[in-house]
Amino acid sequence: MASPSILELSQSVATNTSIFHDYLTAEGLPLPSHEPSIPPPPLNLPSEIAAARDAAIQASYDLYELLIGPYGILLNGMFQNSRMLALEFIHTHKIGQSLGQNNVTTFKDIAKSSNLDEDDTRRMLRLAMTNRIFREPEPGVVAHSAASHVLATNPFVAAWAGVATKENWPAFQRTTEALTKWPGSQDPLKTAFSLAHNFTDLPFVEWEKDPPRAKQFSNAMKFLNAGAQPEMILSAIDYPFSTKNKVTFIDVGGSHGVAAIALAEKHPQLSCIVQDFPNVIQGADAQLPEHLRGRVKYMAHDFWTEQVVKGADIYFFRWIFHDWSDEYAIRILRQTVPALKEGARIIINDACIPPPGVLTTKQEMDLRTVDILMKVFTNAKECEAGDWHALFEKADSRFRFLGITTPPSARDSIIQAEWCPAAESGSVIS
Ligand SMILES: C[S@@+](CC[C@H](N)C(=O)[O-])C[C@H]1O[C@@H](n2cnc3c(N)ncnc32)[C@H](O)[C@@H]1O
Repeated sequence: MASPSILELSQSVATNTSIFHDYLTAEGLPLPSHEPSIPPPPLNLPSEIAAARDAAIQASYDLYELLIGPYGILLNGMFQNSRMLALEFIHTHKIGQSLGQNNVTTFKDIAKSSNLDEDDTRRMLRLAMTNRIFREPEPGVVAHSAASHVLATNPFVAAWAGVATKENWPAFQRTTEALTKWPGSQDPLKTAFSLAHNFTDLPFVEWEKDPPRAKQFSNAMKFLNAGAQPEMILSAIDYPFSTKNKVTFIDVGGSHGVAAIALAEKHPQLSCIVQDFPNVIQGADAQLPEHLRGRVKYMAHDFWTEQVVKGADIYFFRWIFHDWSDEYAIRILRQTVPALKEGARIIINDACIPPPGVLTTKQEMDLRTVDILMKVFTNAKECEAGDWHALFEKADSRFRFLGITTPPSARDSIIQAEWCPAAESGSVIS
């Protein structure tokens, strides 16, 4: 099929943007803006409006790439890299953190308070401004944009910027070297991440020895969680909650228990235990809403060791398996097996990459970036449907694979299997 022409793409941008615009106007919501005082559109849009917005993003993205042409596409690599550099500079010097939404400062004052050269500061911030991070309302004066304001005031966004620029970015630069040195390795230590950070142990173990770094990662996860709309994904769990008086739910590697909390809010019969490293769960209890205390509990548990909570109804893993290569993901499942009662569920919340061309280029680029980030991190990957089937089959033939559900326009899927100890070999029903 021929690709759409630039005129068709521009019409798609116009049509779909109009749908999004008209919805916001009809609802009395502000139009998207770089002004820090104007709230961004809500995340929970009706599905047809979200689809129109996504179509406008995709068409404008495709149009842009046709307009800049092949040389522009190649050169873009360098220009996009410079955005990471500017973000790292701002994050390192905490620029803008004492600046209010309507206040202004100057390049001179920023440089002085951060012990930087004024000209260097001006040049770096003017680079960031081309990416809508800060703005210069008059020469020499610096004010917040919507993006710089959120970076300066939301500690979870700042933590994400720390992980992106200080943890991941240096590792990307060692990736070709790692892939050349250890082709196809499943070993989570033979990675670009260990090369870049001189790690001799797993990243999570290294961070556990360095509490501010562990905290930065768990806070970054909270930010990513906020954009991931966990309630929408979790609603795809096909489990007869309402027919049971009590359901025990173990959120393995659950961090602060975003998923457990969302599900406990929805299902009063749910009793949850969130397991993670001691440093990660420290203080999480105190942040629980009062009405969930007693129903959501935290427990230090290392998933490389045998699961200690026996006989639960559901063992849940959100964004866990994509951190590990097959060999290690199988080890996690096998450490769970001794705890499983007949009919127990393994429920995984992770991505399931469709074949090339099913998603829009922009959606596919986002997923494939995370896929490679997982390779860089621990030699792991984002799985395709067949990989999920195979994982359970290889881990233990007594798992019965129940299938994969992906809610419309969701980035993640729900992957489920059931424990059937009497089965000779697990059967696949979808
Ligand atoms: C990508 S995060 C996902 C966190 C959480 N499930 C969520 O959805 O936000 C991976 C989590 O696995 C935890 N983790 C890593 N290794 C672990 C281990 N050996 N035992 C328990 N938790 C571990 C990390 O501390 C981190 O919280």
